[in-house]
Amino acid sequence: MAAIYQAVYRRASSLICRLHSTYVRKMRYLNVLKEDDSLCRQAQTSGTFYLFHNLSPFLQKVGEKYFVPQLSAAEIKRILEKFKETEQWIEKSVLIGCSDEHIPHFALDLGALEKSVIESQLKGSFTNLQKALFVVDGKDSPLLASAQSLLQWHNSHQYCSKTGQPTQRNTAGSKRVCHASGITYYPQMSPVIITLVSDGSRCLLARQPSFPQGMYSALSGFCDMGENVEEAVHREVAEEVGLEVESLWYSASQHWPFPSSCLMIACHALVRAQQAEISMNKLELEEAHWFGLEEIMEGLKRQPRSAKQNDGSFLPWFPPKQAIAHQLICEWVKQQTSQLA
Ligand SMILES: NC(=O)c1ccc[n+]([C@@H]2O[C@H](COP(=O)([O-])OP(=O)(O)OC[C@H]3O[C@@H](n4cnc5c(N)ncnc54)[C@H](O)[C@@H]3O)[C@@H](O)[C@H]2O)c1
Ligand SMILES: [Mg+2]
Repeated sequence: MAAIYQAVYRRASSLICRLHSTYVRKMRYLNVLKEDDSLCRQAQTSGTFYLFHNLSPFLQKVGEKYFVPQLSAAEIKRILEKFKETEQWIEKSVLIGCSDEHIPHFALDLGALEKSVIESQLKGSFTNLQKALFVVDGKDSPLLASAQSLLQWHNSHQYCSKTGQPTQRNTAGSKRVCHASGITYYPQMSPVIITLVSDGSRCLLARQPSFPQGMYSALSGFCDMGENVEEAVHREVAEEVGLEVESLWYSASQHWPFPSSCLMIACHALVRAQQAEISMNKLELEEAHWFGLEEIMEGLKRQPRSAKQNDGSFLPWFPPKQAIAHQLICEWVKQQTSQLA
């Protein structure tokens, strides 16, 4: 039966090849792998693997640069042999993408095996995700973030929340099913709005007590059940700084893996300059200020280390370029400078 499916799939994909762009073919291929367990199992044998250890990605350092190595199935088998483990471990991997040439990419967490043995065999180290995202090449960070989120979701959804029975995953790891209740669970993300509020000439940045010292960011908050993006922006701005948003517009979005899988929806918002007095919610924020264009441009140049002053206090600095808050701040600067020109 599987052979017939595969022949049909090959026939269909050769037709698709002639009709569609590389991107469309890639997406269609990934979609087939998610639906077809036997094809996905076969793909694991020719795929590449990103390694994790208790959700920390494996990195290699060459000179000053960090790389995220992709291992072949044969290399994974060699590691497993060292631990006298079988290649069945590979079935624990989750599908995270594929190359333009349809080489599938998987993520595999070897958390149950001794970390130092793997690190010395592969000459690298498992690195905390928060650090990894800021040292690897920009194109690798979204991949690491989504791979880790998917692995984390599987870790915490081993049981059905209705029956308490174990759930079974499909080969790609794109869903889990409880056979007792028939419920299918899909990986979840929480929508979060992040808003850069402006009064026309200044922008509002705030600090949560958990932020590193001196760092200010745009206002953020989880969407409530049933809320749309516009309502969430209005509510969060009102809740956190006591201001009423007049107008808002969407900028971009980003997957953010902290605390666990958020879809950050970034917007700009305008409040009236005559009604811009901040009334900060002390339960959520420890500081909130209006910043002028010059202060923002100075802050963008500062690194956490250069922000520290002799008396131990910190000058304001802003999230690094990997965070969507940084993009919002840069867009605001661009818009302000174009108004001045
Ligand atoms: N990438 C970026 O640029 C960037 C910048 C700022 C914040 N963030 C992320 O946005 C997230 C949310 O921002 P926030 O902390 O201001 O949110 P918030 O203002 O909604 O406050 C967080 C509180 O909301 C409650 N909450 C409601 N729904 C929740 C859910 N689904 N998951 C967890 N807590 C929930 C909890 O009590 C939590 O303590 C943060 O986790 C942070 O990592 C990302
Ligand atoms: Mg908040």
